Amino acid sequence: MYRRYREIVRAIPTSPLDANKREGTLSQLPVQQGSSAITMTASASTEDILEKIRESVEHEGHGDSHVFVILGASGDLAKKKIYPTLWWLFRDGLLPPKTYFIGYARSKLSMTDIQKKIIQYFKVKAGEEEKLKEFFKLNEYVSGAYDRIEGFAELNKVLQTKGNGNRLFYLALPPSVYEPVTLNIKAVCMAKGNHWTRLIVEKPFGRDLDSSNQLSNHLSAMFKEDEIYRIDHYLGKEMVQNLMVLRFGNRIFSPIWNRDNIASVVISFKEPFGTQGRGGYFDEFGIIRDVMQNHLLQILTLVAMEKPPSTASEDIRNEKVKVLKSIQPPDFGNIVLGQYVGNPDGEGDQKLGYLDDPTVPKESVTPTFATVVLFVQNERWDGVPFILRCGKALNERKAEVRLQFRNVSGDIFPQGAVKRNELVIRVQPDEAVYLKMMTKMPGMTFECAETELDLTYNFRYKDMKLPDAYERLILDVFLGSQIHFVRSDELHEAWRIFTPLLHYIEQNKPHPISYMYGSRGPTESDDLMSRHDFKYSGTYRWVPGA
Ligand SMILES: NC(=O)C1=CN([C@@H]2O[C@H](COP(=O)(O)OP(=O)(O)OC[C@H]3O[C@@H](n4cnc5c(N)ncnc54)[C@H](OP(=O)(O)O)[C@@H]3O)[C@@H](O)[C@H]2O)C=CC1
Ligand SMILES: O=C1O[C@H](COP(=O)(O)O)[C@@H](O)[C@H](O)[C@H]1O
Repeated sequence: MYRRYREIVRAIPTSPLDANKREGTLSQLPVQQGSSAITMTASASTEDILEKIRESVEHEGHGDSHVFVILGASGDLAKKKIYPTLWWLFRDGLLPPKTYFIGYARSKLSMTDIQKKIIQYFKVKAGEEEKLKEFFKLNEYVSGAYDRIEGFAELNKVLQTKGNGNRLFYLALPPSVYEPVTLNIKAVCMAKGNHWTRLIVEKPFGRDLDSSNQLSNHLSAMFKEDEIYRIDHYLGKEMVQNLMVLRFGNRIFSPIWNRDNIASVVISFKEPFGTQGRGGYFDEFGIIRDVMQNHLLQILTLVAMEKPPSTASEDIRNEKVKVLKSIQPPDFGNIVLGQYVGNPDGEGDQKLGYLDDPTVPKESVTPTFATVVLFVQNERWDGVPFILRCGKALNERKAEVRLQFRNVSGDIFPQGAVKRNELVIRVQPDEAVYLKMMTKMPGMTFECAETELDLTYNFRYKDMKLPDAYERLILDVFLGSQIHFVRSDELHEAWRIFTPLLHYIEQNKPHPISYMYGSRGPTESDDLMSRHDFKYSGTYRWVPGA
């Protein structure tokens, strides 16, 4: 039944590296749809964790159990992401044998009630009905308060019925209850003996440097860093993980990846929908906390970091922290904030602006769009603007990294004929890497033409199913790999960089620039980018599939 899991575990190579450096991740495994053959492409894993898992797999039926507890089981995240992810992992045989699932929340519900809420997100295919029944047999639900130990004692009773084993707690909860919940877990729900307990924490990890430090101090007083998995789901995305390989697996890129060659780096996140009734939640945070301080900054660290000594999580995270330490809080002159307004000519929701959302305070000045320029003050990047740009209710869904190269020196072609090279890593949708470049226009001419070297994943990897970010990350937690999770000092630095700006916005309430739902955002953002050496010519044309 768990053949694929066994194959994966066995396929992880025993690396010749020092055992301490061995750290692998299931997220590095290409999972091929419709095939049980799984090949391991990347590095190894912490040997003793793997050894334990191997043992438990070998002695299926006698080995340790794993219990995955979803705290906040009645909520949105649990419904849309966590339960479906667990089902996909179970369905594909990627979980260890004897894995059980327990939902916990305040609502007085039965597992049947939960099942009714979540099933629509499972994408169950014909022929999977039996497997689905099997999955639900392994599920239970416990109702209890977050701030009362009695509920957790009850939870622990159910945990004990699953035998001795490892325990994973996913906090799919508002951060306001993280403290009581973790206290209660620590008090009565920890795994016993030499079994491990792992805590998966969702953002927001605080609101600013102080509140984040408070949460970190609270957690670190009770849990070791290797028990805490802070999820930033962008770190589970294929193309974000690809940055390491692109950068450090290609001789052609390393010599040019620096201030001598790169004029600017633009990291963008665009969504074509607004807050859609979630504005009440969003309004407390704003787009900088929602996307920029975490997802975009994490991407920046992977673009900017030096080559780590190995692919071990501590080596990588040490390099990421160094990058963050080299970034000063942004200059307030290098910022554009926007808020969307309804488009009278748009359709449906597009007619509604942010302030029309009934859950948003009428006078809100919370930004739904932001462009911020950061500088990494080190030898490699001194003076190169890293432009982070994100917004809701824009013209398209897109997340990408764009490195724009400097002008060709001593240009011999007619003025303006040669455009800057760009390397674009498109995170989503339609994952791609393309290098915009100049070639001779084919034929009886000597004109320069803009074209591209194009790696479009859908063409190159036709039968490959790219796992969802949560699938990779949850598997990584089972395997004990923290490569794609945020360490507490990374978090500290991220908040250090953004807290002055966030406090400035809260205290001074600068009026965000209005932009139309469905537009590219405020044109002031383009002006800011252009002042920071991002040159848009508007002449490039892509011919898809050519
Ligand atoms: N393999 C593939 O799938 C490939 C796809 N393509 C597609 O081709 C199309 C064009 O390619 P692309 O590289 O984006 O090239 P463009 O030159 O069209 O766009 C380059 C960048 O300029 C920005 N921009 C657009 N308009 C302006 C403006 N008025 N002022 C300032 N900046 C602006 C865009 O930002 P913004 O996001 O705000 O619009 C984008 O970041 C895209 O749809 C791309 O996805 C291209 C190559 C390969
Ligand atoms: O963390 C968040 O991310 C989502 C976007 O995630 P994606 O994987 O769909 O790109 C965003 O909608 C949400 O506001 C934010 O909190």
